[in-house]
Amino acid sequence: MSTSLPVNSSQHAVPYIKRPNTNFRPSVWGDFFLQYDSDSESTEIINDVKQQEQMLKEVKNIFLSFKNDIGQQLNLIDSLNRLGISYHFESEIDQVLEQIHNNFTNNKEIINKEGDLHFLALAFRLLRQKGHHISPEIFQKFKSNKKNFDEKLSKDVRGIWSLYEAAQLRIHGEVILDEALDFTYTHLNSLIITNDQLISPFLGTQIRRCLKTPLHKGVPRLETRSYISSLSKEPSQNEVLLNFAKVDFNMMQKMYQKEIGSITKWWNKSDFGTKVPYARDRVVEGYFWLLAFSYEPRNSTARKLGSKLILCISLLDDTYDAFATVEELEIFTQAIQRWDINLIQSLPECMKVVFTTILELWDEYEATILESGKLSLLLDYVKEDFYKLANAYLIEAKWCNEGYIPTYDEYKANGIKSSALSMLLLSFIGLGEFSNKELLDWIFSDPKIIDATSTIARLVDDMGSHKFEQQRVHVASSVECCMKQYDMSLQEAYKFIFKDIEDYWIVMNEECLNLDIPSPVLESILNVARASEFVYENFQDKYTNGELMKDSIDILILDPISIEKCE
Ligand SMILES: CC(C)=CCC/C(C)=C/COP(=O)(O)OP(=O)(O)O
Repeated sequence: MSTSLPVNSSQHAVPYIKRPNTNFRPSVWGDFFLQYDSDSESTEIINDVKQQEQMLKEVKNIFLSFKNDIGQQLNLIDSLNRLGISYHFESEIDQVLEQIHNNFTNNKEIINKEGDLHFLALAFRLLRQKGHHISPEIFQKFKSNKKNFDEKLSKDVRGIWSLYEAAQLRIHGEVILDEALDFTYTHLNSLIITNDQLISPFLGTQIRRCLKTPLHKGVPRLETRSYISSLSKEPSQNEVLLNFAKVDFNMMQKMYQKEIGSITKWWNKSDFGTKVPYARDRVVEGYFWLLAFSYEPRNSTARKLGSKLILCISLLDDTYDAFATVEELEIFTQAIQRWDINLIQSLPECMKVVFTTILELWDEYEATILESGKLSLLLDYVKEDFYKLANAYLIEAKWCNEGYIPTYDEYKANGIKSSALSMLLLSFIGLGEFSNKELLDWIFSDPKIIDATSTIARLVDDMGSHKFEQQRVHVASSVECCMKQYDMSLQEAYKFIFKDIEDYWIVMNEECLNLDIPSPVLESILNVARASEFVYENFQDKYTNGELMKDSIDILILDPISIEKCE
């Protein structure tokens, strides 16, 4: 950005600053969701709740009727998870998995006698997901001559599908699961390529999907929508479960519509389009991130405030990346550190608007915390996180200004902070039901698992937005840093970074097993990486280019699932 003295005739010398042209497209959604902004519950929703309560009882009865059959219990839990209704049965599921884990530890016979591949792989995955220790050596018996997985297993399609999904939860050093992943990927892929008779249309859809995005790495709501649709086409499904899942999904859509309605109203009131014209208008795309963190009704307040926070972060990001000079940013960053808007009197009006928006949002956090009885410590941490974020953005702006390309590791260390995800998680979890001082202190201490999920977000973001961002002046991303440090071509750098991302997934798996943190909290942390993988898949940026996310918003939030007939 260049600064020069004015050529105009005004009395005071106003520096003329040539600012970059951001060229972001307008919002795909505009005011569309405003129609859903309302505080009242419609009679339609009240009737839905009544219908849902009746169905809930019926599903609980299914649970009870499966009490003596571990296989049936495991399949039921898997279905509840995939159908997106397991949050209604948390204590029942925890109890059953606890019992199954005890059974596995005390009675090794189950593994040797009863365990076919699907049964063991499913048990392994569901137990690990809940943090239970279970050794992958249970899969030894599926190897011929103790070396390679038995080729005959390739006929057991359901079994290798389950093993493929289970192996996604592997940790470092679990060689048998690395082998399982290679083996199952190769066989599932060839079944799809050859359109093998062994697979039903339903199984074919599931396998195609998981080869692209394994269940462990998928955004839960997107997985659920897809699973309900393909199960609806199957003749032999459990009608009670499926109908309950459909009613529940449709009810939640109405809640999400209202949530976006209220966020759109807040965004419009501030008139950012006029006052901060260089910034992205991405209300719905921002909301998507929070919906990915957690789709459950109990997190509605955290989702709404988190969405406003993400939109503030987006305004801030565009101010640092695409508007202000380094000199202006130094002043702005200091003002954020001191939390004092009076320090930016000399800066352009739009920067004052951004600062005011942050201060007002912080006030809204304060009011919510007072009302809900949550810890006010969250307010101090959010304030400090804003400074950490602004400082990370400033470092990037300086690198960009100096044309400096840091090492890959130096870049990643700063990129964890500039991803802003630790702050978003802090806000989200801090407003959630598990919030307490210990948990907030832990999140604020940069734990390994949050660093890993933030790094995945940073790396996939860089690959997704790399081409677009390099069209304007932009800090070197992890891609350029990697190319420079290791003297690599673009393709080699992509390969290197993909491998690095895979390694961070394994770190997250390890941490999930080591940490004593409530599993919904760990799920939200994993969901950050899942959302990032989705938003930036195929080297695209669906946040900035909202039209790429439109179909997903339609199926998640707008189009109800038909209850009556096959989809
Ligand atoms: C998930 C979050 C925090 C979303 C908020 C909006 C945002 C900053 C998106 C990333 O944009 P970008 O790709 O331009 O970011 P960067 O400039 O950091 O690469």
